[in-house]
Amino acid sequence: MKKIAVFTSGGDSPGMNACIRSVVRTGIYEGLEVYGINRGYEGMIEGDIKLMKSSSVSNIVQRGGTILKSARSMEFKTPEGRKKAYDNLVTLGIEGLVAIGGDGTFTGAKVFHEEFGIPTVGCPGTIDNDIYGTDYTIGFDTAVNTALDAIDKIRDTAAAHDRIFFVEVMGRDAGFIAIESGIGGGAEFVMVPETQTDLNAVVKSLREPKASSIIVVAEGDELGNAEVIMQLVKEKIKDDTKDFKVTTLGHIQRGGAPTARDRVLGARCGMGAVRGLLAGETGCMSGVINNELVYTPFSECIGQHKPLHPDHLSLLDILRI
Ligand SMILES: Nc1ncnc2c1ncn2[C@@H]1O[C@H](COP(=O)(O)OP(=O)(O)OP(=O)(O)O)[C@@H](O)[C@H]1O
Ligand SMILES: O=P(O)(O)OC[C@H]1O[C@](O)(CO)[C@@H](O)[C@@H]1O
Repeated sequence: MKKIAVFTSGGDSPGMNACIRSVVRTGIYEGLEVYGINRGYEGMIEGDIKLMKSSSVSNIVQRGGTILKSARSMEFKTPEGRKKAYDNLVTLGIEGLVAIGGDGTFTGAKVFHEEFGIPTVGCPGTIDNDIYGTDYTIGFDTAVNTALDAIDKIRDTAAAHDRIFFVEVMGRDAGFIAIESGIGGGAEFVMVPETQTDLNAVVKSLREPKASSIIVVAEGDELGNAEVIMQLVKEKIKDDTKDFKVTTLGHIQRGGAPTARDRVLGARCGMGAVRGLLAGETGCMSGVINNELVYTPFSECIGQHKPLHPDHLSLLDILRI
């Protein structure tokens, strides 16, 4: 193998740049030419691909976002789009791919790999932490700490004005950001898609003689977003003296300088992806479990739901007493 290419796809996440840097420099270290594909599968289809040098990835490790840009590509979901992408890779002589992204990215990579057989290894880049085959995803730690910082600040106003705040955090199908920022921020309640939300329990806790409360809601909660849940609680509680507020944290969770953990995880997974390709690994993701680099087939990464840790769920009940 002489030429490989790297791309980022799906939602950007802090630490993706550290991962790209590691892929490029590991590739060069191992004697490969490394190409960067702009805007994920979209750029692969359009042939927006350039040769990268070591200096191409200088001064990026501390930056959020992704220097290769990202996109959600509808055309790659069609066989015609994927054929165009394959033809562009063949023209450049690219023999291996590193795909940095989330479960959608790996679903696309799996289909592409099955159709054209080009060796592919993934790196888990998403803030949601919802990928099976790695303890943490690249960007999760930064996102949790950003959410936690916001919760701490919101608590100041909640306490000063005796208000009940519903804070919505990201997590399309997963409650990892909600549960860790909720435990860390001392939330009175945390609502996640993985468990059935008990509105009566929420109402009961708010009737207790507690002046202010923080309720963290994962955007993907089965009852709805924070605004919907706030209305449901308000209707049930029927107490005009309570002052309810909703804060949606949104994309601030995806931006900013990555934490040390995300930079190191990104670098490690990137190195693992290149070394994996050279060792014949393909159709799999390079992740870290119990502090060891491991390769997990894409089919398992996307086919299995990573559960919340039972200790974290227990803590939600214990710590709010
Ligand atoms: N079934 C599929 N077939 C082909 N390509 C796919 C498929 N599913 C997803 N993709 C490609 O992968 C891209 C990224 O997927 P998606 O938008 O779901 O983000 P993601 O990788 O899950 O990241 P995040 O978790 O941060 O949102 C899609 O825009 C699409 O181009
Ligand atoms: O930036 P977009 O495309 O609106 O995507 C938002 C989604 O991406 C994520 O940040 C990562 O999957 C989710 O938590 C969120 O629902």
